[in-house]
Amino acid sequence: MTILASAAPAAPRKPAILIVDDAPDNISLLRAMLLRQGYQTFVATSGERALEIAQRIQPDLVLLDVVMPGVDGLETCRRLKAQPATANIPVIFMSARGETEDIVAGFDIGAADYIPKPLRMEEVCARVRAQLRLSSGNGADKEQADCLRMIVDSMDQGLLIVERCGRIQYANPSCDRYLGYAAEQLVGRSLADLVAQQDSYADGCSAMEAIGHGTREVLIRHRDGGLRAMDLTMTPMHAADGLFVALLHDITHHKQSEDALQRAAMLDPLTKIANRRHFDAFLEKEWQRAIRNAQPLSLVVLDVDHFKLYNDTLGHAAGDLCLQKVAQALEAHALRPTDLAARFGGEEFVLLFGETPGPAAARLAEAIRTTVEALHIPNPRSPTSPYITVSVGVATIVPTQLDQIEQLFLCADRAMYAAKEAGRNRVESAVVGAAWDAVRNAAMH
Ligand SMILES: Nc1nc2c(ncn2[C@@H]2O[C@H](COP(=O)(O)OP(=O)(O)OP(=O)(O)O)[C@@H](O)[C@H]2O)c(=O)[nH]1
Repeated sequence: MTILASAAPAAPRKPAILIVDDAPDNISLLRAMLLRQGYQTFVATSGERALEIAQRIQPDLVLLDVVMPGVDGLETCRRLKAQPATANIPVIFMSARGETEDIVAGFDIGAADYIPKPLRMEEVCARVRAQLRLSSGNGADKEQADCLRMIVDSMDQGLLIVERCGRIQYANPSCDRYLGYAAEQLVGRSLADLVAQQDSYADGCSAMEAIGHGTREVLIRHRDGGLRAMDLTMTPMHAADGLFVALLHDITHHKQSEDALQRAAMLDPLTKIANRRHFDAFLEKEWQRAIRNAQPLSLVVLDVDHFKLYNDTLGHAAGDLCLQKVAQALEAHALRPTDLAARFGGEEFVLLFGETPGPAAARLAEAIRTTVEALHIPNPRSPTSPYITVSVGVATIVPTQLDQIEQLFLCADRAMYAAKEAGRNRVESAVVGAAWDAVRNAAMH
């Protein structure tokens, strides 16, 4: 099969014609005439011989006398058509028997044409030319179809031909990898059954409408029970009304790296706990939820004591390690889905405890403080303790629509600074209502 045209096309091969007749005179006449027309010729004077030659050289056309001793023309034609190697070679019968039933019988066993005897050479020439034109056209169509089939079969993407109602008519071999079913097992199934999370589709037709035209990201239900993220592209086939070409492209790996990137964007690179951006988004959600449910929300602000001294004494790398250990101690206390520990910047950390009243949050803050102290990270020049310690501020609010998140932050910060002022390595708490009033009054006076 020729897929790419070569730079210098070879000269076209002369069509080969096998002449079969038990009368040598007929053969000579036909042969001379066909040679003059530029054809290659082969001859046989019996059906048996014709079958042998046809098998061997596979001519482009057979001119076949009907009435011959031994295997006659009809039987010769039948046998040619029964062999895959010769079945597609066009056969033109030549016969003096011009009865309708003879002609019909000839066509019934696969003849391409029928020329009455005595032969008129110009007519023979015209019929031979017409047959060769026809069969070369068929060959080109078949070659094109084979070529297309080869492309579709070797495609990496899954390709399906689907009816408007979702019924699969054809699936290429790659679909096996994408869906877990061999191509023939997919034929007759509904594409909608293979697309997950489409519960609203009562039947295949509505699913197809929902999938629509163009490219959509879908979850495909693999035969192994797993779900795979894929791009599904549906294109109507212009040449066939009501049919669509569906292309499947696996994007699981792409999704996984996208998810990994998204996760990385939420983490602080040094401590690997949540970063400020993620914390802000989380707090916003919990804030709204606390308003809806009239539940208390507690914010803990934590600052490492005398950390500058630590850095100056032991170096920045040791400082980094220390921050990582403190971060782990914090994260170990953020256990519920409504809790989140984050690095807010520098040596300052925050924790949010959703649905947690002040006293419970203060107990958690105290547990964190003692955990950090118990890490026994030496801070040799600290006037507070020979080890790393933290000062912690806790603020709690039952927020309403009238409150603002900044209030909670201000109060927690103030509580933390109060802890610093009171000697460090301690927890101070505030309930936002009262503490906020104090903040506002101080600002007004
Ligand atoms: N190693 C390290 N140090 C940091 C990092 N971020 C901030 N720092 C240091 O943390 C120190 C914070 O110092 P200060 O804000 O003066 O506070 P402090 O020394 O902890 O004193 P108090 O908070 O009053 O107890 C600074 O020296 C910063 O350079 C970091 O990512 N790694």
